[in-house]
Amino acid sequence: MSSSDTTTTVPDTEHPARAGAVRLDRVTHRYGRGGETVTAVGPVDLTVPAGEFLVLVGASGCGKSTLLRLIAGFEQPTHGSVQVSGAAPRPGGTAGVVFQTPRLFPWRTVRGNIDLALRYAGVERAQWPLRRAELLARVGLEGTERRRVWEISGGQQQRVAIARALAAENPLFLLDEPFAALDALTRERLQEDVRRVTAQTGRTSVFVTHSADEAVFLGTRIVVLTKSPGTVALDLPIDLPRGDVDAEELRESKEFNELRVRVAHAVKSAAA
Ligand SMILES: Nc1ncnc2c1ncn2[C@@H]1O[C@H](COP(=O)(O)OP(=O)(O)OP(=O)(O)O)[C@@H](O)[C@H]1O
Repeated sequence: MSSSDTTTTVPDTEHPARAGAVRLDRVTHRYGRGGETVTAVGPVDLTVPAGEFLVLVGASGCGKSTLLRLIAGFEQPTHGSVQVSGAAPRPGGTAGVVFQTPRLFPWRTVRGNIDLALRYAGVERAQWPLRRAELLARVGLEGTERRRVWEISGGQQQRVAIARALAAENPLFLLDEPFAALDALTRERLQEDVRRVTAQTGRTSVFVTHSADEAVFLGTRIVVLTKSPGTVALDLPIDLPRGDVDAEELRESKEFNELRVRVAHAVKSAAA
């Protein structure tokens, strides 16, 4: 993030990241050619306004990762169109992406991994120390710059991956089950970090998970997909309090738990 980023939540319409709107028109994706094809997802129509935190939930194999890959520009739709900020997405250029495993360079330090991302993002070298410090502070990793990747925990590695994905100033943040491999407590802490960071930066986010609990905690909107090939089974706005909220209180609230049960039921019946 640049030093001009604020640490307060601002309305979407006033934030420079508003360019991150996503639009899927009748999108279908099929893998393979000839007789050996798999229709992975679709048809899906979806509009994600700038600043929204959309969570995609659904049974294993319903096409969640495929949808995310289409939005990132890693795959081209077989039918229909995908637009990010009004144009076709460019792989590596449109969105910061966080995967299930951190995919860091293991022989580099934390600092080396972040600096590489800043270099790819085209940030001038003179700005790296400040930008690096800002990024690491955002994910609670101050003081770890000189540590090697193998010397930090799995949760810390995923924090580095999040900081790296935020290094480029693109307005879209895509996360594909980023906490699935972490223990419950680390997972909750990282959910809190992501909730805070996205509120602070105003980026549009699309997050894939199997967990109704995670979806309700993070999303401003949840889309549940049917079983494969996934189509939209439920499109649910979430209006739980955001900003400076007590995470424990939120997780224990009646509203949170009603939504969690509702989403869990929807996922189950959409998979049937
Ligand atoms: N590269 C590929 N080549 C062929 N088929 C694929 C490929 N990637 C995914 N598929 C198939 O497409 C379908 C959707 O897969 P996808 O990974 O998008 O689902 P998912 O909902 O993310 O699953 P999970 O929750 O298990 O990660 C599945 O049937 C899968 O086997």
